Amino acid sequence: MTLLIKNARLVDPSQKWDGPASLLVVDGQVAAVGENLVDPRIEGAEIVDAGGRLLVPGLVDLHVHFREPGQTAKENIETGCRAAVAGGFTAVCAMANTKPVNDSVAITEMMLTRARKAGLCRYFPLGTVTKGAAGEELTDYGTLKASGCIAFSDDGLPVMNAAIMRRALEYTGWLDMPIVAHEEDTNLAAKGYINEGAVSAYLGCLGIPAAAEEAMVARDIVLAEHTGGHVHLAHLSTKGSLRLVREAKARGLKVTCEVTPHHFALTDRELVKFDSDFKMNPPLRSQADLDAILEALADGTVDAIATDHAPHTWDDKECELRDASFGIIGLETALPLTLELLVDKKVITLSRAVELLSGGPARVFHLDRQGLGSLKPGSAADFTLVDLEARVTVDRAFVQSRSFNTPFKGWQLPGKVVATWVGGAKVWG
Ligand SMILES: NC(=O)N[C@@H](CC(=O)O)C(=O)O
Ligand SMILES: [Zn+2]
Ligand SMILES: [Zn+2]
Repeated sequence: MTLLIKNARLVDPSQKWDGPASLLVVDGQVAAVGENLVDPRIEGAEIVDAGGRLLVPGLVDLHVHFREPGQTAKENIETGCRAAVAGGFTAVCAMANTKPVNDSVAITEMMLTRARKAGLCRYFPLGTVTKGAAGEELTDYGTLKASGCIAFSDDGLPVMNAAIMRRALEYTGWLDMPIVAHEEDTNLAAKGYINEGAVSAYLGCLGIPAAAEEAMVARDIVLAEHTGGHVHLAHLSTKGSLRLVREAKARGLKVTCEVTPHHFALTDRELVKFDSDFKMNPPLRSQADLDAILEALADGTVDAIATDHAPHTWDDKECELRDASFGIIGLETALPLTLELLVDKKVITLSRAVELLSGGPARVFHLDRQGLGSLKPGSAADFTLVDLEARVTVDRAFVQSRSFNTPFKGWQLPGKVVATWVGGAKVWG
């Protein structure tokens, strides 16, 4: 099968490319890239005219919750993968806090089978760090790796026992795999459900202090240093966390991190409406935290933008703020929010935005070794065509996810995903 995408504006940081290009795909791989491609294999190829629109390496999301098995009223693997490709993502890494959690080969294989059947994006499961995500006994990392897990996380919960985290980082370090840490000291966070600060005091809501995250970030940087393991810090939300990561990276430690679009888009001031679509973990923080996230996105401290796509049903959310589930969907709004709030506002360049959504995350979980996150010849033919002139409206029809728990309802944003290809096959558009 041969496909030629011609007349595109290719932005591929891995080739330092931002300009006109054509892309030739043969048998699911990028065969050639060039401005004026001359190649005998173009003869007889299917031709797609990109009309000058933006072509980028397929987006890679390190952090989604697809709820299968166990909570498929919120999302299942197929609806989650459809939301992914609609949002321009060609690869997703699925958290293990399903019901039951993914701590076994059987569940990993079941997930991979479902994802293969959906036939939409690439799907990479994480296994838990501890059995049952109970924080006590390590899972069998080697066996889970062999069955297809690409990283380990108890996400949703922290690993509170430092001795367990130490062993986990030692063993996964030997396997060259990352531990993804949800950093929240549960004693400090206690029963908090929004950011601790002026807003929580004003509203009379119990707060989660920044220190609940930062104390654990500091601990795990220390443990990564002493074990040689790789800790990937999920959904960082505070100024202090990013300062700790910046220092750790300057010292050459194996520490990587991600931030979410909602943490660079919104602050805890939104909570004055008591709308549970603004409730997530970690919580929306202060303006100073948001500013620090923007700085860290620009200066290279952040490795990836990840969605933490966390679908919940209407029932899970339609109750008192205190009782509502934590989390929001994010796959379809991530790219438009990045374009609007980071690129159009000149916090970062378009090329850096693509890096944060594709090549950066691919490297964190070593998916670059499978040819993801780049459109260099020899890479996987995973790419996304985006109309930067068109705007989208975040309404129910726009969202493919089974859930609609988003704080961005009604927002109009730039960047319509026109089409998405995975392995040279069109899966969206
Ligand atoms: N982020 C959230 O608010 N919720 C996530 C869990 C998590 O990512 O910690 C979920 O599974 O719903
Ligand atoms: Zn988490
Ligand atoms: Zn999560």
